[in-house]
Amino acid sequence: MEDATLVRARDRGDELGAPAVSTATGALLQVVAGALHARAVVEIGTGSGVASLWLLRGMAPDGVLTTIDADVAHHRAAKAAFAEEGVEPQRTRTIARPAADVLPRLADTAYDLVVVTAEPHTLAAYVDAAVRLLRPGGVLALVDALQAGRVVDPAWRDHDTTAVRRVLAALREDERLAPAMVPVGDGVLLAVRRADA
Ligand SMILES: C[S@@+](CC[C@H](N)C(=O)[O-])C[C@H]1O[C@@H](n2cnc3c(N)ncnc32)[C@H](O)[C@@H]1O
Repeated sequence: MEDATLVRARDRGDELGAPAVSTATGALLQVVAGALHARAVVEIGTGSGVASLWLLRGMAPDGVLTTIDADVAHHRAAKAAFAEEGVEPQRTRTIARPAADVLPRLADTAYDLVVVTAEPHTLAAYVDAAVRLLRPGGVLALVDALQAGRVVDPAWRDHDTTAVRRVLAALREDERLAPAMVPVGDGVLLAVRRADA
């Protein structure tokens, strides 16, 4: 169940063509952020800020969310949601650039949680950079990782589905990570960065 602030943010996302994470996915992200007592989180794909709000609600009260989206109009919508929520300005850092440009400029091993909600065909370009940002024990979350079940159905061979399959296979092989697929929403791949990696 979402409150009025989340519902309004979701409506703005629909108007902008930036569909928000499902309510169940948002709740999962809040739990992960809370369990990590996250103080530094990166989100790729701000959209209208629905997942951002869930994350901020779970994070430590002084935690900072760095949220990246290539589209300035989406950032405007998210900022409206943050204002409505009463989020203190120092708790969010919004960056209006493509993720592949921004991630190399962020500090290595400095983040508790990296959440990716951008479109699947863009994933491969920055997943490796995203993993590099995680501290040992930090978590990577790939939202919509099952693509409505297409990823596990071999009949689907389109570009997006194949790209996501390749990314998931690479994450399974990555010795720095311990991954698990959570069947919430359209699938959320969670992967913890091993303490010895
Ligand atoms: C599905 S929407 C995100 C929904 C949002 N997380 C929410 O819950 O409200 C995907 C967003 O990713 C952004 N995006 C797509 N590719 C990107 C990229 N390569 N770098 C940065 N942002 C990107 C789009 O502009 C869009 O706003």
